[in-house]
Amino acid sequence: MTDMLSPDELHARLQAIGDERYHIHHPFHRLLHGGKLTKPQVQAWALNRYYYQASIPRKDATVLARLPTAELRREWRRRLVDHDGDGTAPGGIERWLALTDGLGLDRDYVVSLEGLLPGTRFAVDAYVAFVRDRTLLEAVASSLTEMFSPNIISQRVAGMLKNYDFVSETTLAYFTPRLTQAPVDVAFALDYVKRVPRTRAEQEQVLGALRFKCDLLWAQLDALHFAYVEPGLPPPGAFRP
Ligand SMILES: O=C(O)c1cc(C(=O)O)c2c(n1)C(=O)C(=O)c1cc(C(=O)O)[nH]c1-2
Repeated sequence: MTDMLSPDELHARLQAIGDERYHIHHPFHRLLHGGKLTKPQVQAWALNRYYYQASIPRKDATVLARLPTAELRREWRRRLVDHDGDGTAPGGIERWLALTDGLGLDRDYVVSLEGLLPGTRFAVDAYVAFVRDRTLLEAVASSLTEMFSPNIISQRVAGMLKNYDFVSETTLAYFTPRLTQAPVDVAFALDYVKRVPRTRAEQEQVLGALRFKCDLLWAQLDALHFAYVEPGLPPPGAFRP
């Protein structure tokens, strides 16, 4: 195989993958922040994305269990607290439910996952399976979409506040801490994927993991778009506005 990439070259390739494939380019994202969706369509987005939120700590617990040293586990367990809370301060899952509440969705219904799109379920479950079944390097690398999340979050929050009267800074409060938490996550993961690979093939695994992760975020918005925008065919059992 060809030569190893320098850390800067690897970083540039990761950035290029995000520039091309991150879900910031998905038509559904543009409709969402552009104010082009109805309230029921925004409800469908929040309901489905709840499953991503609820599964992130399952994913991180899976990675955590595979990390070989106390130092690495200490670093990774912060992610679990970010999403699950610590019993006193609410975590990301709880804050996401404040959004679904604010959109008028029944909490028990959201948490039951009954109305979930199959496409959401398959994409999210694929993330948890990926970090379980692939190398640890790939598992860590798959979190690197967070390099691009502050950008999409800023765009989404600003657009939604401007364009919808049914959301507020309070209901969108989930996103505020992510703007500072994501760069902390990324600093560690990026350093890890630059430091650990010993071969070009391993570096290619890192790039492949990021592509996979971009694809699973994309697939979630595809499922929403197909079911609730165009052609607008929610599968049997899925949330119906
Ligand atoms: O709002 C978004 O578009 C977005 C994207 C991503 C991402 O890129 O995976 C995450 C989040 N949000 C997020 O809130 C979050 O907690 C998160 C954790 C992770 C991860 O892979 O560990 N990604 C993301």
